[in-house]
Amino acid sequence: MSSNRKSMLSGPIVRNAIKESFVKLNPVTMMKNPVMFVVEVGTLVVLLMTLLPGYFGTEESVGFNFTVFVILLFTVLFANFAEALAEGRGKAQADSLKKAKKEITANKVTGAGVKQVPSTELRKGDIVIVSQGEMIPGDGEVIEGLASVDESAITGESAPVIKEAGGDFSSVTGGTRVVSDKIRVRITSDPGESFIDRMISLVEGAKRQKTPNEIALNTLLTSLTLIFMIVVVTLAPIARYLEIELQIPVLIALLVCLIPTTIGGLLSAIGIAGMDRVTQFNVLAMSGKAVEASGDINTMILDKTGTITFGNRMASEFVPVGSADSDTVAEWAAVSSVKDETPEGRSVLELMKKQSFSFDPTIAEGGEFMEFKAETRMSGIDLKDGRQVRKGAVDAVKKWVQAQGGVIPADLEAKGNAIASEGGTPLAVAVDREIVGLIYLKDTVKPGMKERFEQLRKMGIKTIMCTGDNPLTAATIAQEAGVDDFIAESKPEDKIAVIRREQAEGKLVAMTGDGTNDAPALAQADVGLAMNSGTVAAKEAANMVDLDSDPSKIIEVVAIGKQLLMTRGALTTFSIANDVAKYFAIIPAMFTLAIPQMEALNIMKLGSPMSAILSALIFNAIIIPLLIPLAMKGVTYKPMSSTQLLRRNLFLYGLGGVLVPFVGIKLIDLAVHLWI
Ligand SMILES: Nc1ncnc2c1ncn2[C@@H]1O[C@H](COP(=O)(O)OP(=O)(O)OP(=O)(O)O)[C@@H](O)[C@H]1O
Ligand SMILES: [K+]
Ligand SMILES: [Mg+2]
Repeated sequence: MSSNRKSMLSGPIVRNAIKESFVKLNPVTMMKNPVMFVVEVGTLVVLLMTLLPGYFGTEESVGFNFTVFVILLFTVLFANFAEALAEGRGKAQADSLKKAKKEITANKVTGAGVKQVPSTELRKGDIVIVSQGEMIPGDGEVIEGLASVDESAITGESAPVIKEAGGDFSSVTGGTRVVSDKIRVRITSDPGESFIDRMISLVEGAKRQKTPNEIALNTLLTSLTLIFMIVVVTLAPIARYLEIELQIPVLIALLVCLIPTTIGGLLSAIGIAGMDRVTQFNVLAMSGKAVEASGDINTMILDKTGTITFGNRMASEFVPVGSADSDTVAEWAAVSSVKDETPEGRSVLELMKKQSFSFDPTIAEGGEFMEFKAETRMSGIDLKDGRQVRKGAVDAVKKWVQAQGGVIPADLEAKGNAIASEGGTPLAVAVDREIVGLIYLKDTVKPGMKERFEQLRKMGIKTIMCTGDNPLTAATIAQEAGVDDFIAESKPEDKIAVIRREQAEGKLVAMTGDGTNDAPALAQADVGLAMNSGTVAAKEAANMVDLDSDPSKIIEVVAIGKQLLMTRGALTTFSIANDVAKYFAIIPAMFTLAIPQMEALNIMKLGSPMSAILSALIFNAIIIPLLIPLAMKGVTYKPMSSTQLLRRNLFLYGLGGVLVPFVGIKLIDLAVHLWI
């Protein structure tokens, strides 16, 4: 799917969009867009007057009326084309996803053994077995075993990922393939509700609903249209009173020029394209509302490890404390890590080998392993001879040792702080009541983070780093990365507390997460971005899923959301400013038509009243396709505060919106005047 993402506007998409422009002329569809619906009705009226000149007494102006009809028809078609083009890319993506959703045979576990059933018969709670080479028949959670899975059908990423029972990497997606080994999976979705199904309906736009912002803008545009209709309709009797005869097609042309057709024609394309930009970025947004909310974010909560830093925290040194020596630290660090599958745990054993320390692995045999938990911030083992070995966050291990009546070595704090103040994470190693030393875990801040936080600050977004790490390490990394605030020694539930606190101050909050314990916070946040590698619970709670599982992407998602809001604002300003300018071209022309002495009003020095009206109308039509690229790509985005943005947009698109039509209409008039 990633390959056809690149070819954004291929021939078939354009051809299909042209066809759709005509299909969308159906008045039932058009009515959803009141501004363009008014144009369509006007088009029909002018068509009737062209076809039945005898009936309407318009024999003299058949040629003019026909021209007006053609221009109006194209105005509607151009608007339809913009929408169809924006929808096209999603439809193409949906087609390639549907290919991944073929019917698969599943090995379902039943009371009487394993039975082969079509994947469409699987229900929530069913258990299936998937072996090497087979497709996973539905979304689910690995309940037994470990396998590497090729998820390229969904993520576009070809390197297989490891899925295993328990922990944060247990969720699997239907339509992906097991490349090695065998897993037992509990199905978590009913037919038609799977992740691929949701993806298809999202990119297809089948479930696209107008966002609250769009609805508000649409109401404004509809009100403007109504006001101008009243203005134009009352013009007729006034003119008659003044004994000026105004032709109906001229009044319709005037109306169409005055109502906000540019933004009315591009509005839905802007929304679809904004959502599409998020999808191109390999992020699935569950709704347009989520994308827009990300444009309004005030506060961003970020993890330290893996988001701000690379997260492959590696043991780089064994530091003895008290009376212990390096060999002792290395030995107990290793014993506590023999079964610790976290990157930190494995790196301890690697460092041991690299620095040629040795330990007797038989000590650990028969022991009871304590896996790492964010709640305890420790891992370790209870040996069969009764000794307990722990490693973990310094304050956690300290408390554990003190609870048994142990004494804390005098040099522990200074040595731990030395590591932390370099941005490293010290892990204390203890055997029963004695702390023997520290493991220095090194992690580095990702390059470019400082610049990105600088940009966020310019946008007026506050960043808060949350970490389970100690305050000193947290402070060092926070300083190095340039975040605004940090919370150290935070447990998973602290995240939700921060979010609530910020929201209580009226702020919109974004966060990322992947674990089951992140789920409540993801649901609480206004924008919750879950990692595709994460648990089913996290993905269901979030309103966005990152298929590449890169937590730092939240920064770009916010930028895309902002760009969407900006594009809509800019084009609305441009559109309304445009209409004001057209007013100056068309009103004088209209009255000059009836009272030639009013020629003095023709400040634009347009060729003739007829050419003035046609030029304004042509400009009004072609500005729509001319702005399609901008609507689809979004306006160039520079990080700045909302007030600065507003000022810049008013200047650029407001002033530009007034000036461009003067130049455009004048140029078109020169051409039209030659022609008629
Ligand atoms: N495998 C491990 N064994 C023992 N202790 C560990 C292990 N991994 C991490 N720790 C300790 O537990 C603390 C909390 O870890 P946790 O993963 O919850 O948060 P973190 O990775 O430090 O921060 P973040 O929230 O940014 O991911 C760590 O700072 C470290 O001191
Ligand atoms: K208009
Ligand atoms: Mg962590």
